[in-house]
Amino acid sequence: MSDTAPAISVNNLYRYFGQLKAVNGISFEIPHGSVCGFVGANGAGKTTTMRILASLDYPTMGTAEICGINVVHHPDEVRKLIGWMPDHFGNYEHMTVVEYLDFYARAFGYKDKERKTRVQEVMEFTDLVPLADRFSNKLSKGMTQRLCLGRALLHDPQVLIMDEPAAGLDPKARVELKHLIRVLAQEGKTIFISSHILSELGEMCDSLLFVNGGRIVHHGDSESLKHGTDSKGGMLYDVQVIGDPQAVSDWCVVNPHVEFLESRKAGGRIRIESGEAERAAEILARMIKDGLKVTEFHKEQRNLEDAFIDMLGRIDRGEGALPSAPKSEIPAFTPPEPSNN
Ligand SMILES: Nc1ncnc2c1ncn2[C@@H]1O[C@H](COP(=O)(O)OP(=O)(O)OP(=O)(O)O)[C@@H](O)[C@H]1O
Repeated sequence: MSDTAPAISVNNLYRYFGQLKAVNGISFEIPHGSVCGFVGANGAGKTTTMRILASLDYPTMGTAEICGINVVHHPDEVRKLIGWMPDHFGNYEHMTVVEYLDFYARAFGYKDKERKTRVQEVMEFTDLVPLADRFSNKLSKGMTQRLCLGRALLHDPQVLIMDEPAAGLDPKARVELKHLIRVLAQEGKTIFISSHILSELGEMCDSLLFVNGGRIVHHGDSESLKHGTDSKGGMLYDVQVIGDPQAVSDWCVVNPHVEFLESRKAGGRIRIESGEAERAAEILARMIKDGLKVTEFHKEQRNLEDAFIDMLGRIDRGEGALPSAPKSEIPAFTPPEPSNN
């Protein structure tokens, strides 16, 4: 394991199922101790990527590493470092919550008192103590997800990979899950989490990774996405004034570095040609100097759903920046011999 390597590192990763390009040449890194949201439409390639990271599937080409360890060459080492929370998981009949966790703690190699302590700690963290004697296949969706998280945490992994953990949860259960994820992040774990609920991901993630058609279309923090620049680097602002709103558009017509886009109730939506704060400050200062009674001047706020849809639209129109085109021929990948470590 390398101390300097990122917690997760994916380099030019491909996974084809016959002709279907489920993962089509993606690269990204996630630093230690950060929470990264993995976002994309159904079929975008999220689960496939996560399964490769969890050493459950082989890439067609490219590399994936956890803390510098190659997931294909050293799956056993990787499994010690990761906690994997799949979108669906198998359960057993006639096994209580405590028996279920005890079973997995044995599989992780915990013995005797240490095993009991570990199971108890995990049950306390995931609030499963009151459910200890309930049958594990008779739990609600929210309880089941907590059990699945508990199972993933038994060996105290550094990196958590969570595939749609909030799917099907009611608002209360989602809040509880979000709280647990926050605590785990504060403990310094690296968390890679996929979800369709963008607004929630935005709140808890340090960065967001958008995938579409097996390719990365954005990797950045959610704030920059909400205030995203347009395809030419311009920034959109909402301006409101006292008096005639037409004054904003008249002013924009005769001033450089700014363009009037559309009227709004007390002013309008403008585009400043650069995203730099100095430029915006200079425009605002000139507006005031020229006598506009500005009451509001702020970057346009978009919600993450709108930003994502907007980004996909730009890519469809050929305006978005995408990584280089996929290779037309992908060499066949031969899985390695199982490692002994
Ligand atoms: N084992 C498989 N065999 C054939 N095709 C597969 C296999 N696994 C996934 N696919 C296909 O690969 C594509 C990507 O699937 P994947 O499950 O990774 O998407 P996803 O982004 O996780 O979608 P969702 O949000 O619906 O879970 C889909 O078209 C899917 O049908």
